[in-house]
Amino acid sequence: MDTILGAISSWTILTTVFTLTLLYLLASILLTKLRPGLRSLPGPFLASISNIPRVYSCYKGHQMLYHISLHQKYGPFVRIGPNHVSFSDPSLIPQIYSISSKFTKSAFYNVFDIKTPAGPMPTIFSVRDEGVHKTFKRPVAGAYAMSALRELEPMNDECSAIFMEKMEERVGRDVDLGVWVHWYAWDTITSITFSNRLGFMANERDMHSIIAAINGRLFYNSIVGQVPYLHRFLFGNPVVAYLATFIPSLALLNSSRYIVDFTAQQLARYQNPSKESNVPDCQDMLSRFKRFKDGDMVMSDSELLSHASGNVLAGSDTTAASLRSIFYYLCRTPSAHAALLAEIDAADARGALSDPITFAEAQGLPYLQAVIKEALRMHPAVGLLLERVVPAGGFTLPNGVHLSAGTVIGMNPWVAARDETVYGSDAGTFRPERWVEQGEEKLKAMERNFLAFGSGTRTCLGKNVSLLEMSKLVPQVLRRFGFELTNPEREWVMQDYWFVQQKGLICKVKRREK
Ligand code: HEM
Repeated sequence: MDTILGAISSWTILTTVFTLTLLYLLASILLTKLRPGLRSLPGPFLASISNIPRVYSCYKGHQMLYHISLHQKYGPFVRIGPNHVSFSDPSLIPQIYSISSKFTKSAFYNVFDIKTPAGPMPTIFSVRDEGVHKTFKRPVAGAYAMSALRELEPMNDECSAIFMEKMEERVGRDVDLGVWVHWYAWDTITSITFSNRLGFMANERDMHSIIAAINGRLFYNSIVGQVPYLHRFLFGNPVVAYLATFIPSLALLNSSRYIVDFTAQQLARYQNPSKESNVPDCQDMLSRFKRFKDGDMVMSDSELLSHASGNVLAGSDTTAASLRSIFYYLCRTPSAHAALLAEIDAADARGALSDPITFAEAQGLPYLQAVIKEALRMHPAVGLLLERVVPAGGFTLPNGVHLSAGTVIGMNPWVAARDETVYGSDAGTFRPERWVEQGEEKLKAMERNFLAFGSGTRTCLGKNVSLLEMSKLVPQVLRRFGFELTNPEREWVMQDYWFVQQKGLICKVKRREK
C-alpha cells in the first residue's frame, strides 16, 4: 500500500512539475509574442516567439536573401525576432543611423570585441558606447582622411604591379579571380597598415592561414551574434575558449585570439625593426595614428592593437568581395564592360592616365566610378542587419507602431540596395548608367539608400582607402587584360557570414590587343 501511495505521489509530482513547466513555457511564449508594439508588426510566426529563423538563416549563409524575401512578403517593417525589427522604409535611414541619432549599436557587435593581453576590448567598429567611440576615433580619423591617401599610393602600386605580373603569367589560362583579388586586398591592407606586405600573391597562398582564421571567426560571430547572450557561455567564456583550442575544428571558429596575435606580431615587428626587416620611413597608417598629443598618451598599446586588428578585419574581405563584384558584373554585362573600356582607352589616348594610374586620375573617370558604385550596390559586402538599439523613450515607426526602448531595429544593406521605389524596377540589374543619368533629387535618394559602407555616425572609416584600392586596380588591369567567365552558365556561390563572400569566379585571362 505504502509503495502504491509512494508511486502515486511521485507520479503526481512529476505531472505537476511537467504541467507547471509547460504553463510557464506557454506563458513566456505568449508574453513574447504579445510584446507591446512588436505584436502589431507582421512577420513569420516562429520569428515572433523565437530566434530560430534568425539563427537558421544566418547558419545557412543566406540571411541577406531571407531579409529581402521577408520585406517582399510583409512590407516595410517586419518583426524578424522576438525583439528584432527589420525595416526597408528609406525615410528611417537618417533617423536611425545619423550623427544626431540616439540609436546605438546592439549587443550583436559585442562578439566582435577582440581579446588583448589586457582582456577583451572593443574595436572602433564594435564599440557600442558613442562617447567611447569618439575617444577611439579621434586619434586615428586623420589617417583615413582623403588628404592622407596620396602617401599610401606607392604601397598600393607595388601590390597592383604584382597582381599584373601574376595575370601576365596566366594569359590564356583559367584563374580563380576571386582568390587573386582576395590576396591582393590582403597584401594591400598589410602594406598600408604595417608597411609589411605579407606576400599572399608572391607565395600564392593564404599566409599564416589568416584568411581561414577570419572566415572561421566570422562564421561564429554572425551566428552567435543573433543570440549574443550565448557568447558568454561559448567563446566569450575563458574556460570554453581555452578547451576549444584542443579541438582543431572549434579552434578555427575561435580564432579571435589568433587574429589578434597575428596583428600583435606585425606591430612588434613594426615597433622593433630587426636589421633585416625593411620597415621603411614612410607614411603608412600606423605612422599616422596619433599616439601622443602635447606629451600625453592618447592611445594605449591595447588601443593601438585594437585599431590595427580593426584594419585587418574590416579592410580585406570587404575590398575583396567588392572587387569580385566589379569583375563579375563586368563579365556578365558586355555593354558596361565596353563602355568602361572606351572610357579608359579614350583617357589613355589623350595622355590623361599615368602608369600606374593615380587615384586622382581614376576619380576623373566617371563611368569607372559608376561601375564601382553599382557593383557595390548589387553586392554590398555586409549582408546582415546593421543593428541599432531603440533609445530611452522609445521610437514610433511611420505606421504608428511604438517600439519601446531596447528594441533592436536595423536595415540590411541588401534590402536597401534592392528597393525598387528608389532604384526603379530594374533595381536587380547591374546598370552603372543609373549613377550618371539621374537628376539631383533622385541621386540624393539613391545615395541615401546606398548602405554598402554603412551610414551616418558609424559609416565605414576605411571607405576612402578601399575606393583608392579599387579605383586604381580596376582600370590598370583592364588596360592590359580581358577576363571571360570560364563557365558562364554556372553561377557563383555567395555565403553571408556578416561579409558576403563569393566563390567560383573562374575566368580565362586574355591579353588585350589594342
Ligand atoms: C569596399 C570595402 C569596404 C566596405 C564595403 C566596408 C563596409 C563597412 C560597413 C558597412 C561598415 C559599418 C558597419 C556597421 O554599421 O555596423 C564599416 C565600418 C568600418 N570599416 Fe569598412 N568597409 C570597407 C573597407 C574598409 C577598409 C579598407 C577599412 C580599413 C582600412 C575599413 C575600416 C572600417 C572601420 C574602422 C569601421 C568602423 C567605423 C566606426 O564604427 O566608426 N573598412 N565598413
